[in-house]
Amino acid sequence: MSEPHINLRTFPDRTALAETLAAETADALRAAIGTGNAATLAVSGGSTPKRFFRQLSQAELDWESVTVTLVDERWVKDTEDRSNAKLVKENLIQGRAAAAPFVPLVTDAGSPEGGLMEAQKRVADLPSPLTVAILGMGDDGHTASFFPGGDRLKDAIDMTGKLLVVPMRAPAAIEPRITLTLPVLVAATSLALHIEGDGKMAVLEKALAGDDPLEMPIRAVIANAARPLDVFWAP
Ligand SMILES: O=C1O[C@H](COP(=O)(O)O)[C@@H](O)[C@H](O)[C@H]1O
Repeated sequence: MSEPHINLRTFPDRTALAETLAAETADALRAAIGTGNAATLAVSGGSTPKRFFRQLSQAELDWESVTVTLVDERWVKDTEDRSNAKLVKENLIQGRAAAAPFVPLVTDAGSPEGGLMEAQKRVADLPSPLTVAILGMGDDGHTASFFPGGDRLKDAIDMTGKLLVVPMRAPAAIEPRITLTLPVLVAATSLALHIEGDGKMAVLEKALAGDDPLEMPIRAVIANAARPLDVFWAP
């Protein structure tokens, strides 16, 4: 990577970050709806986004016109604590946002490979491109479910690939996963990375210092984003 292809936005604390990210996400969704289009919001799971979700759920906008989905999911039931869908339903699709339709990536199939066709159809039926996609990042440099050592990582980050979703199994992933692919994510009208804490900043700095996306898959997003990737960070 010759130039750091990011736009780093730092905040004094996590509450300030959540307020700004929620306000800007709501503005982007409102703008899409204002042009007469339906809007699609793809969010991450994990431990970071809860505060942002709660803030965004209070936004005044036409939530019935906002389809919410996930950038990636663990192949577990949506009643399990590891489910990203559970996190979204309990923290984002609440209050004003309760009217938003939610499209899960997990199907009734027993595995992501078995559910692939159905998940692919669900994503193909979403208003496209995604209006807003918010990514997270793990300590190993994974984002979405683009895991180092993932069995389908090359497929997931193939910018010439035609798949919209890819199953993923990786040593660090715990469960089998399903993930939106890189072309779908970087096509989003608005794309941001939301990270918190000094540890995640160190991971980002390491990613910016190298260029192998198989080692740190966040590099694939940074390298292929249509514009410098907005990184929202607070200590
Ligand atoms: O497993 C996942 O991890 C990443 C990062 O999560 P965090 O707990 O470190 O915030 C997340 O972005 C992804 O959606 C999730 O499935």
